[in-house]
Amino acid sequence: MKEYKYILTIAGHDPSGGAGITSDIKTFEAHGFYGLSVCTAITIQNDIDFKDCIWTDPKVILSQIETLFERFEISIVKIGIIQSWATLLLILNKLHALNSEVKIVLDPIIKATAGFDFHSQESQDLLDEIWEKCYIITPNYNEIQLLYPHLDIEETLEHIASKTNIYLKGGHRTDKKGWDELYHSGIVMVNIPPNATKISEKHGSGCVLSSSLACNIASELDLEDTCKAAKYYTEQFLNSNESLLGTHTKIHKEEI
Ligand SMILES: Nc1ncnc2c1ncn2[C@@H]1O[C@H](COP(=O)(O)OP(=O)(O)OP(=O)(O)O)[C@@H](O)[C@H]1O
Ligand SMILES: Cc1ncc(CO)c(N)n1
Repeated sequence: MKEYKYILTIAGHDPSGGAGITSDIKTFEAHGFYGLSVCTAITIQNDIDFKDCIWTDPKVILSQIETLFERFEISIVKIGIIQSWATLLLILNKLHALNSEVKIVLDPIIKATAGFDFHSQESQDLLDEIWEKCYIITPNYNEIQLLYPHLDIEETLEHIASKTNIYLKGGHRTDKKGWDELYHSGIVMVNIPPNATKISEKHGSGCVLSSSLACNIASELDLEDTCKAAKYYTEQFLNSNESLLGTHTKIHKEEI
């Protein structure tokens, strides 16, 4: 079995530590991996109020990625907020050029729950190329509807699932809150229901889920078990305390 040590996150900085690179690295370390990070944006936010975002120059992002790959063997990358779909494609192309086997978990953040638009809807032609370069994408219920406004959810899922795996997060669902779904190999749908009856909701839960997923992919479980383990970890984290920011608890490889 391939030995993975490092996981890279390419995402924004949230000073509250609930979301973004700080949260990702805490999650990686709790799963026993060494976290590397490239910061795509400095954000001005706390856990309830997103005020602004200052983007990193894409040249700096690419150059930091190259420099990390010169030194570390990186096979799994999580991607969070990125300025535009065009910049995202540049990053994906760079990652594949540096490691043709790289597995990418993309959290396609379009809107912060606390209110801030990251992407406009203009460059949709790029989307198919983007999905094909990712191993799995992790939109929430709002994001999946924003990706292709002219399609309904089923049509959107079917379209994207023909190109990549989708972990659809259900934290914002009004019908079945906390019910997630995995779409893979075309359109096989797997329900991932909540494990706990009561969940203490927290800012940044989506970042924890996608980072845990990246770690579990490194552990080479099958995709359905990978997703179920990430959902379980996220709920443990959400229920770690009743405050808005959670506590990461170290888990051991045998628990994944
Ligand atoms: N009330 C809840 N009950 C069960 N699971 C939940 C609940 N809220 C969030 N989750 C879980 O947390 C994870 C993140 O889901 P969510 O849809 O909130 O993502 P997100 O919108 O990207 O996160 P954020 O709200 O931090 O931006 C999912 O696995 C989801 O099922
Ligand atoms: C930096 C950052 N990434 C992602 C999100 C979405 O939770 C956020 N609020 N902030």
